[in-house]
Order: sequence, then C-alpha cells, then structure tokens
Amino acid sequence: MIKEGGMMLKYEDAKDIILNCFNEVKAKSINVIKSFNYVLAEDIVTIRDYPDTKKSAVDGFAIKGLDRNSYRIVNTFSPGMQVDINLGKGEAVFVMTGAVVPENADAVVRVEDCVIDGDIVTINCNLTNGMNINNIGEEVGINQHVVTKGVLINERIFPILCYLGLKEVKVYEKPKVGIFTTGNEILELGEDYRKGFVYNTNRYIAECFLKKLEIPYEYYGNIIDDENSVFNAFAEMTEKYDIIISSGGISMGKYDFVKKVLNDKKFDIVVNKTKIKPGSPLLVARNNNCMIFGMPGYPAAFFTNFVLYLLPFIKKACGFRDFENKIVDVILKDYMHSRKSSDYFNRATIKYENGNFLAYGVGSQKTSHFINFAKVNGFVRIKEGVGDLKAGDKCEGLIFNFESIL
Ligand SMILES: Nc1nc2c(c(=O)[nH]1)N[C@H]1C(S)=C(S)[C@@H](COP(=O)(O)OP(=O)(O)OC[C@H]3O[C@@H](n4cnc5c(N)ncnc54)[C@H](O)[C@@H]3O)O[C@H]1N2
Ligand code: MOO
Repeated sequence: MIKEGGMMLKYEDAKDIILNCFNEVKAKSINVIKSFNYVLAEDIVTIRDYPDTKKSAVDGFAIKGLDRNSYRIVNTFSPGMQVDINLGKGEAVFVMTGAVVPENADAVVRVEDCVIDGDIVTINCNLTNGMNINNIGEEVGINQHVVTKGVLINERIFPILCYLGLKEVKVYEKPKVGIFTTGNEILELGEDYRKGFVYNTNRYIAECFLKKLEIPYEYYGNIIDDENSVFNAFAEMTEKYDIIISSGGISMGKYDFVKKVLNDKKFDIVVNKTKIKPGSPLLVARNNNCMIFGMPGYPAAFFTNFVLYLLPFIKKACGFRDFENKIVDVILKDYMHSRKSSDYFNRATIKYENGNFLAYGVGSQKTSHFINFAKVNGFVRIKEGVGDLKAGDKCEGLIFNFESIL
C-alpha cells in the first residue's frame, strides 16, 4: 500500500499502473441489431463473394454478342429474381439495376442508349466487354477480413454488419460503473441555490463521458462528509460495479473521508497522487475485481483526471483496441504557464490550421476555475522540468474531442 508521503507517481507511470490493473474483458454473442455502440470482439470475415452473382449496375439490356447492334428481347429481370438462363447470340434481357444478369451476358447497355421496337432493341453506343456489369467478388471476395476486432460498432461499422447480413456478432461486455459524489456543500441540479454551496458538476462530467460511450452507470447519490457513510457507499458499491468513480474528499481536509476510508480499510491502493496539475490528488484502489477512482473535487481537476486516466481505462475495459488519448504535436499560439515540479496539463483550444495543430490558451488555469472549459477540447502538456512556454514554442497536445477540430 502506498500511504501518504510515498513517492508521487509521474503521469505515464500512473497511467501504466492503472491500465495494467485491468482484468480480461469478457465477450458475448448478441443479435447484430443490438450491437450498436458495443466494441467488436471478433474479426469479421466474409462468408461469400460480394456480389455473389453477376449483377447489372444500370437499368438496361444485358446482351450476348458484341458484333451487332440489334438484339431480340427474351425476358425481363428485376433484383431478387432467380436468373438461370443463358443468352443465345443476338439475345437480350431487360435488367433493372441490381438484377442478376445471365452468366454469359457480355455487357449491359443503359436504357437511354437503346431504341426499343416491339421485341427488338437497337443499341446507339459503343459496346465494350463487361460494361455495366458488376462481377462476382469484385467488391470483396469470400474469406476476406473486412473489420478488425476492438473497434466501436458505430455508424460506420454497424451498417457493414447489416450489409454482410450477419445475425449474431461477438462484442465485449461493458463494464458497470457506479458514481457517487461527496461533500456537504453539494447541491443537486434543481435545488435552490444556497450561498457557499456548489452545484454538482462532477457527477455530470462522469455521466456525459459514460453516456457518449453508452456505458451503463448508476448514480449512487451525494454522500455527506461522514466516514461511515463514505465507507458504506464503497462497501455496497464494490459488490455491484466493475468501476467506481467518487468525487472529492481526497486531499488534506478534516472531512476528506474518501482518502481516509480508502487508506484505512481493505482497499488495495495502487495510485496515490500523481505529479500533474491540475488534479494531483488522485487515489486509485482495487477491491477484488472492482477498480475505484477517488477523483479530486474541483471540476477542473476531476475533468482532467477523467480524460487522462479514467477515459483510457474505461475504453480498455470496453475492449477498445485504441484506448489511449490522441497525442499530437502542437504549436502554441499563446503563453502557457507551468511549474517545473509537475506535468502541467494546460487547458486549451486546439485547432488544425495549414497543416499544424495550434494550441490557444483559454485564460485562467486555476484549478478552482472551471467555466472556461466550455472552450477546451484538449490539453497542452508541459512536462516536468520545462517551465513556462511562449507563443511559437512546440509542445505535446492531447485532444479528447477530435470532432471539435474537424
Ligand atoms: N492542505 C492541502 N490542501 C489541498 C491540497 C493539499 O495538497 N494540501 N491539495 C489541493 C488540490 S491540488 C486539490 S485538486 C484539491 C482536491 O480536493 P478534494 O479532492 O479533497 O476535493 P474537495 O475538498 O472535496 O473539493 C474541492 C472543491 O471542489 C468542489 N467540489 C467538490 N465536489 C464537487 C462536485 N461534485 N461538483 C462541483 N464542485 C465540487 C468543492 O466544493 C471544493 O470547492 O484540494 C486542494 N487542497
Ligand atoms: O492539483 Mo490541484 O488540482 O492544484 O488543485
């Protein structure tokens, strides 16, 4: 157990310890219809050719023989019809877009390029072999690997599973998350404001990230600053959840009971404080198969820790292959403050302009300030020992909301 006074962990070391605490993710088979927003737990391989018959790419006439311009129409086929005829030389069939064309057809001619007179069709364009025919396996052949496991079944992947006609798919089970906040001064939304109180923000920071990933969670409530209540919350929740997120009560205050309970009771502390700003007082503990994240109370510190440590952990627990945050090289557009004693994660607006990621400051970096997070889509990481940076300097940027850049 790492107790107070132990070595504060560097960011990467803490992240590695947290990510390594991780139990194997279980997979289950579910109906494809229910698989949206799960992470795929198997590679997807085609079980047939696409298409698996020759098909017409246009509404037109499938013809046999390219040495003439008039053909006798012998049939009409629309998509889905079984086509088991072969054409004789000089014969044509009217085929709709997507219809199967006879195996031995040489080409399909668009209806606009034809003149129809009774059962004779005359062609008004140049003919080339195979024109307007989609051939067997031309999109993807049988036994081809088309989607790799570990990706989110999102609006790109889900339609592919439908296109392939899969019924069941293997996905990773999602972790069950429990959240609670602490503090006598916390008001829930909708409660009348009382001077000196704060509205519960951290609950919703957690909920927003979890909702976006469609991870099931329960909010246990706000626990008053009382040791037994905090202990009972942890004891009850470790039975029910894979991940517990608590907020507040982990610094040096008289009523910081989260820290006291996690340190004094049977929980196995794996991280106690990390050398970052904001949000150094992070406590991560394990209890059997449950991971407990005792997060700092200030919303700016809670948010930063969520992005740096919890998000990669949760994504790994969901089975994501790419669970780490996106790191880019940024050029600073504004001065950024740091102290050499820690890694400073300066909140920033990161934009992509003329081939470079540019990081703009958003004003205050005080942990007790939060409102400017409205402009934040990433952090500029000024590493320990570096000191302040000025406009034009290069640095490492971490983007947690890539959509905001595009
Ligand atoms: N003597 C010391 N004091 C502090 C230290 C230290 O090392 N020695 N560390 C400071 C640092 S760094 C941070 S960060 C904070 C962390 O404090 P806690 O995690 O114990 O959080 P609380 O004291 O409970 O609350 C801090 C602040 O945040 C507000 N808060 C709490 N929960 C919520 C919530 N759910 N939604 C919105 N705001 C919340 C709370 O009212 C306080 O204002 O400790 C420093 N102190
Ligand atoms: O690290 Mo604390 O987050 O300075 O306020």
